[in-house]
Amino acid sequence: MISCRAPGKLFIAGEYAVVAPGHLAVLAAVDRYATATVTEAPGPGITLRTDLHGGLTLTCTRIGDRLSPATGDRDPGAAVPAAFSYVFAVASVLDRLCRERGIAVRPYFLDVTADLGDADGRKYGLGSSAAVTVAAVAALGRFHGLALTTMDRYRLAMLATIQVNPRASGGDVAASTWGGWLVYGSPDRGAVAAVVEAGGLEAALRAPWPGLAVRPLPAPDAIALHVGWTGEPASTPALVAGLGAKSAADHDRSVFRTESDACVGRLGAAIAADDAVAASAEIDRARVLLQTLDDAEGLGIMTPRLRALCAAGAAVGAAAKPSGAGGGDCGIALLDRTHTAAGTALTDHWVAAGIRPLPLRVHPAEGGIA
Ligand SMILES: Nc1ncnc2c1ncn2[C@@H]1O[C@H](COP(=O)(O)OP(=O)(O)OP(=O)(O)O)[C@@H](O)[C@H]1O
Ligand SMILES: C[C@@](O)(CCOP(=O)(O)O)CC(=O)O
Repeated sequence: MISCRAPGKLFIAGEYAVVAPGHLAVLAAVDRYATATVTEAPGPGITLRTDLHGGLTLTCTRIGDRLSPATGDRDPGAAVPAAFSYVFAVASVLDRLCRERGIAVRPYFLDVTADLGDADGRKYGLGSSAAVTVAAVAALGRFHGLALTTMDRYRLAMLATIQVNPRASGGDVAASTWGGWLVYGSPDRGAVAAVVEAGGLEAALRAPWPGLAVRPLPAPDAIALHVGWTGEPASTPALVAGLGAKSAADHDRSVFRTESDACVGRLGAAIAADDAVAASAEIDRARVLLQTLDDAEGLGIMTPRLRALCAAGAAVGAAAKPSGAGGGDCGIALLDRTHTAAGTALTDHWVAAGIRPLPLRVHPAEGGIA
């Protein structure tokens, strides 16, 4: 039996800009996890199991050289249920890599669980899809004896992710893979998909990925990171789909991206220097940039709850912003770690505003996989 876990993530800054290849975000991994467990199966085939919706199973079959869900003997090739979209994509990608390497795929059960939402299964926005994907790649990679490097695991998880959501920046995949704090530049997903199409997965593991940058940051001591949940689950693909849907006559998206990259660059430097004051100033700038984008494009990033989360931060001297796509999910606030009274006041303000403080810590950089 092989079991691997991968942490969830928080976007710290750079959301939306990082969707464009080569643009940047800062992320941190958090100590809530997805776990993938592989066991050799006695019978033929591949069986996927998830704890979502009280527990679901999907058996898979091969049609030609493609993996396909088999919902029943008479219905091979059915659509992949949403609960399995990421895990199935991982199984398909690793199936193909084994084929390319001439490795016979032994039958297996792959069980996936995650503690990245609340007890009722509502998402917090802590990147359950990426954590599940990264954990499943690690577990299946070990099961098949593929000797994957950390970068290989990121790339395979990213290739599985873009099968499900081609616009995903993969910042969450990087945070789940490397752990800790990092600056991330997104790869050109179209170029990467073209390399796979032309030369297969092995070629995509070796080729340069234009735009991809992963720069781990030292964990800051002076900065306290607070996380609040709005209680409103949000759909990232739906929010990102709004980007560019409206005419950008009075708003230049390339200016937004340039300013966001500059903010992320300064934030990365402030975190590396353990400078809570400078880091907080960049969080305030990142919030204003997101607000300007939201006003121009009408995405719905800033909900009333997220506004309240940010206002509570301002009231106690903390720099606060939505984390991720917004529209709900969670927000963050940065404080000087020595300002413990402000931290307590922030928690009180959040609770009064209907925001649930989440007691999260940053999962340290250690390759991200335990
Ligand atoms: N426990 C799990 N087992 C299998 N798949 C899971 C599990 N948890 C999440 N997933 C996959 O991730 C999908 C949810 O992805 P979604 O992007 O909505 O959430 P998220 O990654 O937690 O949110 P965000 O991107 O806002 O951080 C599910 O539909 C499923 O495909
Ligand atoms: C809006 C975006 O930049 C961040 C989405 O973050 P989240 O998945 O909502 O936490 C999208 C992306 O990076 O793929």
